[in-house]
Amino acid sequence: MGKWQEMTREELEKQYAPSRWSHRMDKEAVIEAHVREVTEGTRRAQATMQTLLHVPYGGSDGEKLDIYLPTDPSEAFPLVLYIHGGYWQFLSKEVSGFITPPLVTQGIAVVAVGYDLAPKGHLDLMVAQVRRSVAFIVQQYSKISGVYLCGHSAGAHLAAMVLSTDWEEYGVTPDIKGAFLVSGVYDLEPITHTSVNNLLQMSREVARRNSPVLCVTAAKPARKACEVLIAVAQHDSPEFHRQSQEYFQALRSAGWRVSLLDIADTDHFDVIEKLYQGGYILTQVILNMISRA
Ligand SMILES: N[C@@H](CC(=O)c1ccccc1NC=O)C(=O)O
Repeated sequence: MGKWQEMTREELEKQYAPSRWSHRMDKEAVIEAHVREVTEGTRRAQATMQTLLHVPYGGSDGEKLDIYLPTDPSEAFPLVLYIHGGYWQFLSKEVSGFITPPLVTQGIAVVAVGYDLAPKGHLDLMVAQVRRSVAFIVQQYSKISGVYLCGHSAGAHLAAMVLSTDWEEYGVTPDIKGAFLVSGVYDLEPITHTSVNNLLQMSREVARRNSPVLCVTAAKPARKACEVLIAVAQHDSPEFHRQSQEYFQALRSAGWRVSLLDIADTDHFDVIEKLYQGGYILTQVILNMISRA
């Protein structure tokens, strides 16, 4: 596989269309099934769980959180902040609750964060919003024993940008103990050459300053306690695999504790859908990492 700079527009378009790589279904069907799975899964989760929905973390309509509380929140508990995917233009926090059941039953709080999608949202804004949501949560809730980030696809990109935050301007330094980055993009420039950018309208400069692979900070001693898991689906495209690999190497070179996991028999969509199952390998890895910390 050549470099993205040498690909035709058509090839780039294909590399950045995750639905075209699924081995389960054709491209329309796999997206339709994904929306159905995450919607249904969220409905089921909300039917049985204690929730605080639409909690504002800022002044704009899009700046809201859905909080799923652990069953017995008597002592301090870990908190997972989930950032949904959808190429910064689809999906929402309203369909992000599907991942909560196996976590909440283990005493972990889950927060699904909303952010302004394109075209209202642009990359600088969405990155600032998710950073602010993390600052808000740790300022509001004192019973948190550690914050973990979990993001899928475009949400993994946003979670990775949270890792590179200079917290000075937020007035708080959250204790981020781990991040689970699933099928993410960490280098945005190739995307500016695809139809994904039609709504986003990122310039090369915007793409570069919002590319996690270009914003990796040296791991400070405190950060050494933070463990990063980069997961990619077996049936993600070669470009998605390259992106995960390169971000993994960049973090490792900067001294971060990071691992790369290629998840067998999954595509871009079921790699995250299956998190509603306690026995799924990725669920197990996440629960393990949280219980070890
Ligand atoms: N048009 C895209 C859709 C897509 O990438 C997507 C859809 C739902 C959830 C996540 C997605 N990808 C990245 O955020 C595709 O071809 O798959």
